[in-house]
Amino acid sequence: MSLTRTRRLRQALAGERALMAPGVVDAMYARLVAEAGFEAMYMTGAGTSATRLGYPDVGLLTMTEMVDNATRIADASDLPLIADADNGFGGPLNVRRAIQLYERGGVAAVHLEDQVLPKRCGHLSGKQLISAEDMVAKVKAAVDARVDPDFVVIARTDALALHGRNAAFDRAEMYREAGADVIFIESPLPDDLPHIAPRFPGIPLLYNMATSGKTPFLTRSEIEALGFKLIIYPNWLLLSACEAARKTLEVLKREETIASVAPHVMSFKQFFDTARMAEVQELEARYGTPENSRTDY
Ligand SMILES: C[C@](O)(C(=O)O)[C@H](CC(=O)O)C(=O)O
Repeated sequence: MSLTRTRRLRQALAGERALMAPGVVDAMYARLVAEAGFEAMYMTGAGTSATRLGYPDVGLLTMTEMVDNATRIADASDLPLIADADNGFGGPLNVRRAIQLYERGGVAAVHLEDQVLPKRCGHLSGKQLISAEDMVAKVKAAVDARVDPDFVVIARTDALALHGRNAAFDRAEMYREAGADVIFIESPLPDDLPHIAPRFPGIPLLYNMATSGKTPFLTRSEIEALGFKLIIYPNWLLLSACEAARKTLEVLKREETIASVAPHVMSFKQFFDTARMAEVQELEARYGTPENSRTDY
């Protein structure tokens, strides 16, 4: 029997190399990441907010909307999914329920942050924090709520940008003591990076390769050398797709035909291949769908 997703994630976090988790916002991106041969993926809250609501990451999505999105993504591949759980959507009891639902939804790990409600993207200004003690209670609630002991609880602190390195590190240490499995120091600048791993021996660290440009665009090997074990790439796929869509729209508006775009987009066949047409065809054959009404392309 193959290992559970949570076990595979645990093993990867204990391995030599840093695990790369491209950010996704829906099931189709999950298919693409799996096809591309990655070993994990990440559900970005910022990207989920943009695609589900058309609004930035300012805490507008509810817990059930986030869980619903994560569940669809988890269903679309067998890869461990690390999901954004924002600030846990309330107090420790809200965290407890959120963890239960994320875990039942097939998610392998979540990150929780110490921001007030409503939160905002960690790379924006205007963030505010809850007390370290209140966050410790949430981390404990998360750890207690999981059923599978391999489910990974990632504690994120947003203190660095607001109160500096010492405050961020002190908070992270408290969250580690509260039982967090992975530490996520949000929004480090280049000068901060060499100080993080020496301060947190023995616990995997997350590197957020965000698109803001504040945290440098290092290679996997460079990030490993700094002591990080998990790299998330939150919005890169979505931004690639949005840019491509914008260009397509410009051409369509100008040329009033799609002809010159057509050769440059994913083919109709590839699109359905990625969406697992083969699986649909197999199922149709197995359940005796008459030949002339089976799906084909
Ligand atoms: C990691 C993050 O929470 C996300 O929602 O993906 C964001 C990423 C981003 O907005 O680029 C963050 O707050 O860093």
